Amino acid sequence: MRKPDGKIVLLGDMNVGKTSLLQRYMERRFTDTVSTVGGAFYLKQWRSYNISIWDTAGREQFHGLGSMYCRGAAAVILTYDVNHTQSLLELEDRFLGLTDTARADCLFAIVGNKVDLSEDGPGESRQEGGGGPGPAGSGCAAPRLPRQVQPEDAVALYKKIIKYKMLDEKDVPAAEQMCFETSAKTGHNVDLLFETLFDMVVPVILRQRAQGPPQTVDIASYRPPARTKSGCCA
Ligand SMILES: Nc1nc2c(ncn2[C@@H]2O[C@H](COP(=O)(O)OP(=O)(O)OP(=O)(O)O)[C@@H](O)[C@H]2O)c(=O)[nH]1
Ligand SMILES: [Mg+2]
Repeated sequence: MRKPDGKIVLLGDMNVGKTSLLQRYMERRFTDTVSTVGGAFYLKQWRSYNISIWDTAGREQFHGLGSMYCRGAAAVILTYDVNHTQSLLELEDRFLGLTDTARADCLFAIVGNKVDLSEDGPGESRQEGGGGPGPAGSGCAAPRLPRQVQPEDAVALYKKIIKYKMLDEKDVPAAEQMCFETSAKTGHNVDLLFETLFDMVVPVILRQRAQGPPQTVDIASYRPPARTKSGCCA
């Protein structure tokens, strides 16, 4: 398998729909999911580049793994549920710190998922909807609810992230470009989210190449140094 050229990581609280978003994009369907254990990735070829997209577990017990998955990431997708305020707050309190291991020029997208459940959410279009067995194909629409998180709340978080990373607003993409509202169920904005990020990640890959090999250990090719007889004690 060719080594990925760049890495994108999905972070966010449990149940916000990270796995569903990735499945919707990669497998073009919405099916029942089980809560993720650890992490898993898909490889996407975009132009001539291989991009790995990592799905992580939102459950507290796997929290420690998050910063490992973010190591060297070119982009992080911070995901929340538009109908659940706490899931947005958790992004700042619990997940942002995990991105310290990402590249210094890492891009951040903020994604409010499950807009299909909001009263003001987009309708299910024929092109976006369906997608095989499971909840999306069942034909029963869940009752819509007043949304709890407004788009401005996501923009405010994006601005806080820029401050946290000590970046200048003029050096990073505008908040309006990086805040998305999606539905993994209907497919609303899912292609737009991933493909916008792929296009933005390509220049990061090119910069990375120009800077030389990454400062990380390639476990596949790593051989521990041979031990000498007296090598075990200092
Ligand atoms: N209505 C609706 N339900 C969704 C959407 N996305 C995900 N779900 C449902 O929300 C639940 C959780 O989705 P997952 O994709 O497993 O969530 P997750 O963020 O991967 O959760 P963890 O793996 O535990 O971190 C599942 O029952 C999904 O079917 C969406 O856009 N709309
Ligand atoms: Mg999951």
